[in-house]
Amino acid sequence: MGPVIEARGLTHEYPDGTTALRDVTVAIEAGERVAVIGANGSGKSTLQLVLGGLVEPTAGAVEYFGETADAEAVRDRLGVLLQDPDDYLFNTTVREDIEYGPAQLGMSRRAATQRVAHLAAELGLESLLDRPPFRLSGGEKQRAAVASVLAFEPDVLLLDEPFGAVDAGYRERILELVTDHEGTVVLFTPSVDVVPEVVDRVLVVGQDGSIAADGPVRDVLTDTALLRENGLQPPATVQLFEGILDADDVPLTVSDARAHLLDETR
Ligand SMILES: Nc1ncnc2c1ncn2[C@@H]1O[C@H](COP(=O)(O)OP(=O)(O)OP(=O)(O)O)[C@@H](O)[C@H]1O
Repeated sequence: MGPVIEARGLTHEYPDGTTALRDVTVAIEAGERVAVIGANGSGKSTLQLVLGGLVEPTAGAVEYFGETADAEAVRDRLGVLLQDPDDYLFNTTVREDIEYGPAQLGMSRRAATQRVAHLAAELGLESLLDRPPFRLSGGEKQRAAVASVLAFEPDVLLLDEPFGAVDAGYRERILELVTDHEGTVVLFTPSVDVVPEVVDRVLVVGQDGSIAADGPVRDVLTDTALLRENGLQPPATVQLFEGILDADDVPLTVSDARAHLLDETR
């Protein structure tokens, strides 16, 4: 199996002259879990829009599934969650929003109903299904938007900051749903907190819109100088153990840090 998304030499300049992406070449392989991290304004959302086929780059090209450069031809295989949940919620009720994708894909009524019920239960949306989406709180809207993207089980998820507005409990649920997704996941986020829990590989977008690093999650997240040069904070556990443990042993998550400390005190 080749890459599900292969981008070559992507440069994007907005009409006002802002260069948001600079010569980005990247291949995302089938089944990979990748995080794209970078400071505010580095170009993550622009990269997501270009990889998702929603914005035409000023230079360079994207190929999908080794088959086509036309994102519309594979629209039903790409689950693109944009930063603003309002972009997904346009039907009369939350239920219709979540059913929209499955209905478009011709999923049977029964399967679609089951899928909506499962996601609503996981994301605490059951009592909100008959509400108009504009009458939801920020976190509720985000949960509904995540449900509507997961509902049609796309091969590739391109998720821009899906945890932003949700509380810690729902962040865990979304993390589990993303982890359970059978396919490729690309997560765009300005915060490295949840990254080691969901991905194997990390791309760093530098402040000039170029790719500043691309490597295994441990290599990138323990390179504190690289992260800081690119306007990012290392994970809290890496900061805590910086200079105390070797990069190979630094815990990347709180649960690993706790296990390490328990070991030490035993
Ligand atoms: N429509 C637009 N017109 C002009 N410039 C834009 C537009 N959208 C984004 N930009 C600029 O392009 C650059 C990259 O923006 P982008 O939204 O891709 O960054 P980001 O990494 O997603 O940021 P954040 O973490 O704040 O979401 C920034 O300098 C931004 O100001």
